[in-house]
Amino acid sequence: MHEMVIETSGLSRRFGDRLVVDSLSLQVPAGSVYGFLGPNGAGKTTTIRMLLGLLRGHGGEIRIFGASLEQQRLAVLRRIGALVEAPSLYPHLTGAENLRHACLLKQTPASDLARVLDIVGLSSDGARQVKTYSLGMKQRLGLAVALLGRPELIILDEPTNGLDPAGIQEMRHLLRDMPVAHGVSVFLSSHLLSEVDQIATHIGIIAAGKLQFQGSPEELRARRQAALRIGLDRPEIAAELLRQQGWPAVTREQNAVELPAMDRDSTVQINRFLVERGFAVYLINNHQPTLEEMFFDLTQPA
Ligand SMILES: Nc1ncnc2c1ncn2[C@@H]1O[C@H](COP(=O)(O)OP(=O)(O)OP(=O)(O)O)[C@@H](O)[C@H]1O
Repeated sequence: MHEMVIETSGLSRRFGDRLVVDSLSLQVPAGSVYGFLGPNGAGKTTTIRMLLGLLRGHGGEIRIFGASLEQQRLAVLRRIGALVEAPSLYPHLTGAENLRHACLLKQTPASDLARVLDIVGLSSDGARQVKTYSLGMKQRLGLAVALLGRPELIILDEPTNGLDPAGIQEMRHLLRDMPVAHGVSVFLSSHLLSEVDQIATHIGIIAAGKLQFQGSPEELRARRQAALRIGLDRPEIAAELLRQQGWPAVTREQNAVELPAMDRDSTVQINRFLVERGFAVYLINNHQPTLEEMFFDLTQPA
């Protein structure tokens, strides 16, 4: 198997004169669960539609399993399963009948049906009409459809959107186990870091169409730098005064100023400076940013 299941270089897409995906270079290793993260409107769905050959790029290249998507489109797409937004299911048919229908469309033998129902934990519900399914079950049936024909890669757009916590948990476990248990690499998008952090082996973070980070969750964590956080009144004014003294202060949340981590002497000096100017300093500590804060920093315009 090729080392990378998905590689894009300089992938771009415009809508009108707006560049929605901007020179994206993704690297998705075989055997990974790749979390493709970004806030709403970042360009995730547009990227996924290009990866699935549903939308043309306006520059750059997509290679899947080492082959050019443009040149070997059908051969490549046959090896991919997809779940984009809500699955299109027939509510009046049973789960198994929906899968049988999907087998016909995908030209996959119906013998694959029991296997995929089992993987997604719906074996005992296959004979029930889909309209009686919970949202989580429908989403798992959508995943079963994506798994028909034994794809080597599944691409999922926000697969946990709208699910309740139990549904999210089930989907998480299923996707996390895919590479090892079934030999399927997973590429999934989400706008919540907390949703993919626990299952992703690799993370790509996109904002305004541009890749802001790509690497393992451990690499993302390693970027965290401790900061000196000072709780006080009038933080905007305090930050401005500190900056005038050459300290790179920024305001944080309500009633807090943040600076790069400092040694003891500098901390004492800053505290004295603020207290002498009448600020009510009620807290000084070294703050370790959470992953959520890092995600926020990487995806918000400066
Ligand atoms: N067909 C289209 N025509 C014009 N603009 C579009 C079209 N599709 C998407 N866009 C715009 O492109 C930008 C990126 O949209 P996209 O759906 O790729 O983002 P996303 O990261 O998937 O966000 P979300 O999580 O909200 O779905 C948005 O500003 C969107 O309005």
